Amino acid sequence: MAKKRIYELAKELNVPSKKVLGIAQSNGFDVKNHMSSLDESQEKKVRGTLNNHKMESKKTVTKQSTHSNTQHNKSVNQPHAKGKPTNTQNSKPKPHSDSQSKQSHNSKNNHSNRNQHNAYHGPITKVNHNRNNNATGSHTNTSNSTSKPTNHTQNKPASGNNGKFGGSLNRNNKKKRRNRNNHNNRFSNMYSKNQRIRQNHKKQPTVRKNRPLPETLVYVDGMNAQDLGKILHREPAEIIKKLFMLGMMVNQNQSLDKDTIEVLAEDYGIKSQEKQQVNVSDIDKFFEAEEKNTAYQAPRPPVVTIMGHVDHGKTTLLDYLRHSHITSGEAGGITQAIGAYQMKHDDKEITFLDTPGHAAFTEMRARGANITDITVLVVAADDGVMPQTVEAIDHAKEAKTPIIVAVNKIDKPDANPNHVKEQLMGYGLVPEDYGGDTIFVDISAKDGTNVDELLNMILLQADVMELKANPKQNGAGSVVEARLDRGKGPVATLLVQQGTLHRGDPIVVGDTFGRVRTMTNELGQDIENATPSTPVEITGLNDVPEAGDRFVVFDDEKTARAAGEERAKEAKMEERKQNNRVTLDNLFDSMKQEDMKQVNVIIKADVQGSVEALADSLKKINVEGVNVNVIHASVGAVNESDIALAKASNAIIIGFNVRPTPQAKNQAETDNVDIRLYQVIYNAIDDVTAAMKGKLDPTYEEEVTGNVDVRQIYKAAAVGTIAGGMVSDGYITNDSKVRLIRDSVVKYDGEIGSLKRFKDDVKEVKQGHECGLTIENYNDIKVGDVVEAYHMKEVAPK
Ligand SMILES: Nc1nc2c(ncn2[C@@H]2O[C@H](COP(=O)(O)OP(=O)(O)OP(=O)(O)O)[C@@H](O)[C@H]2O)c(=O)[nH]1
Repeated sequence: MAKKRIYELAKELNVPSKKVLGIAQSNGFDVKNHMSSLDESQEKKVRGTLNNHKMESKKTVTKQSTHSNTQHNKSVNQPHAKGKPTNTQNSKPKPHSDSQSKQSHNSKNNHSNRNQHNAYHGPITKVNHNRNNNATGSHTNTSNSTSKPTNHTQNKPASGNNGKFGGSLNRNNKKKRRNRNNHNNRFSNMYSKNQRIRQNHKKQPTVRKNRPLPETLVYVDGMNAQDLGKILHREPAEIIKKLFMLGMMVNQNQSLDKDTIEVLAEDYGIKSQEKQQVNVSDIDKFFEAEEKNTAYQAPRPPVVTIMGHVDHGKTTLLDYLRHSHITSGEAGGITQAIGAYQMKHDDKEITFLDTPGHAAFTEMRARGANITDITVLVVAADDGVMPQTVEAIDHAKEAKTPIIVAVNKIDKPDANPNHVKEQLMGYGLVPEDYGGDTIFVDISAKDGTNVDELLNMILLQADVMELKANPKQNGAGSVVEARLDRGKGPVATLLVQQGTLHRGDPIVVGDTFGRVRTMTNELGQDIENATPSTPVEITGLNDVPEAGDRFVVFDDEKTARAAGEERAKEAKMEERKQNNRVTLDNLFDSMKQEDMKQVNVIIKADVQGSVEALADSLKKINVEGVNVNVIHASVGAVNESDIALAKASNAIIIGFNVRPTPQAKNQAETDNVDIRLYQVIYNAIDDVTAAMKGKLDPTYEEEVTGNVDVRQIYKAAAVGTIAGGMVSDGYITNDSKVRLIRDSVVKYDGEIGSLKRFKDDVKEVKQGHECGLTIENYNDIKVGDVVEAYHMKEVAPK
């Protein structure tokens, strides 16, 4: 029989996935989340345990049903009695929660998710019963972890942690706080944890003895007898005794090594398996898991980015849309610029990203956030295709997003939309009426002419793409922009891409974490839930994330914090590590290691002729089956956008008769992007070819080692001018290259002739010591000059 996923079994058994997960974990199976699989025997075991649960809870339910139902219905009306969204589709409301489901039907759509969480009240009720019934199996311990915060636990006595991240409180304090935080999920969460701790405590002695051993002991190296006792359902004393009989004297808190644990398992007659620790910080994995969870798919609005050349009308178009098509139809339009907004057309929503430029678009992509579904390319009909138009096309193509062309400013007398079409055909954007498949719409962003038609086309394209996501799972998505607000702290605009984000959710965003404290839309309205493709602005993070960072909702704040902190640590380590971007210096090794088939190159040159000549020649290079892929080639200086594209595509930039802008230079240094500048085309081709063959000559960098202040001059007929001076910093050697500097101006650049201390030739003179020196073939040295010593150092390939 095939393996079954946790959520599939849960669905089949009509219980929450978390319950099944809890039981599986308490049995020692190596399962991580609802996507994990169970084999046949594991499934059988889970089913068995679940049946036992049912039998037991039935007994208790009959005893106490009246009491619990009253409590339960009360909790439903608590505004913050919400649980996590994970797999709510799998959890059906229990029979007793009739009032809940009614309420859920009656409430507005955007509350439906919250009401679904009430489905968890089933297991929670059971928890309460179990508390009063110590005979219940200890696995309720884990299954209770499914019980999400609910306020109906408020009337229960408290003990244990004080909420957010642990620590203890005395009973009175807790009571006070409980009253204050009536609606505080966090508190309720802690509360159910307390319950678990207490239950565990009470139940242990009776339960463990009666429970069978797991089939396999799934352990972590370094566990102690107590930990193993929990997994094996045996008293630690029994384990200690067993180990003693095996010749090992240990106490119950002592860490045991792998061998000891395996011997112990063998002695119990069961298998053993070391548990692979889940790296909670790898949020990409969580993101992918949420992305791949296709258990339930609902259509989602398209996410659109508008790109184009400066002044071609991007802002005018966005402004027009903002004022004419805002979602709520409220007067006043968008009140806050949050970097993204949703609008409605024909009762369908479209999300627009307010990206500040191509570089930002690609920068986000470089960070792993491919959030744009459709690119609208704005081209002014009176200006035609311009450099940034081409840049936008290349960026969109690299991101593999379909392009819709909006030919703008058709109201202008000199508008020539047909010319734009013809020009764009040269870039592979062929209009439908010319036999291609690119949608072109002639618009006037200023007057609003044909803007509705453009929106129709966007929706049409979205229909073709069948954009879908699962709103019934933990929220996951990307950061559109983020900033630090003086009053609110870190504020981030998030685009939900999967699941539903709720106010109160514990969340990891990039390398930071927190809890969604407030959530507002582009109209500044507070919202409770955000479904896929919805942009929202949130507060509650402990630091400011970066645009393009991913976010994932975790089931509990503790794990979110752990993941966030781990990621922050990893990010720092990463920063320190050499960036492994492809450069001409490491090209050969990269080709070998990464099994590269193509070397990505961006070409910038002073004139179109050079661009083409260089591109053609580079494309012809073929070294051992690897060739050059020119991803962007245009006229002009190397700009930030080129760096972003190079970073995103791991490309090398080749500049011919052009320089990088200062910003681009800085950015390239930060991002470790290799820019090579040439004045002769053949040199560029030779270098790339040599690099691909691993035969690029090493490059050298100058390193200044020290300075000598000249204080006296001696003239000697045989050797010329001798400068006497003091090494003011660093050192000078008898094979240094030297520069003579007078009034900050380099007078001469050459080599040292001789270096002496007193009368003796020396190899090196250090800072604070006097020396005498001559400069080869140069005698014009004066008192007050500075001799700068340097040497050429071979630069390690990047
Ligand atoms: N006649 C006419 N003018 C337009 C139209 N769209 C934009 N403009 C004008 O063109 C100029 C530039 O428009 P913007 O919307 O600022 O262009 P942009 O692409 O956002 O420019 P940047 O933000 O600088 O990249 C403004 O003066 C607009 O009023 C149009 O459809 N018709």
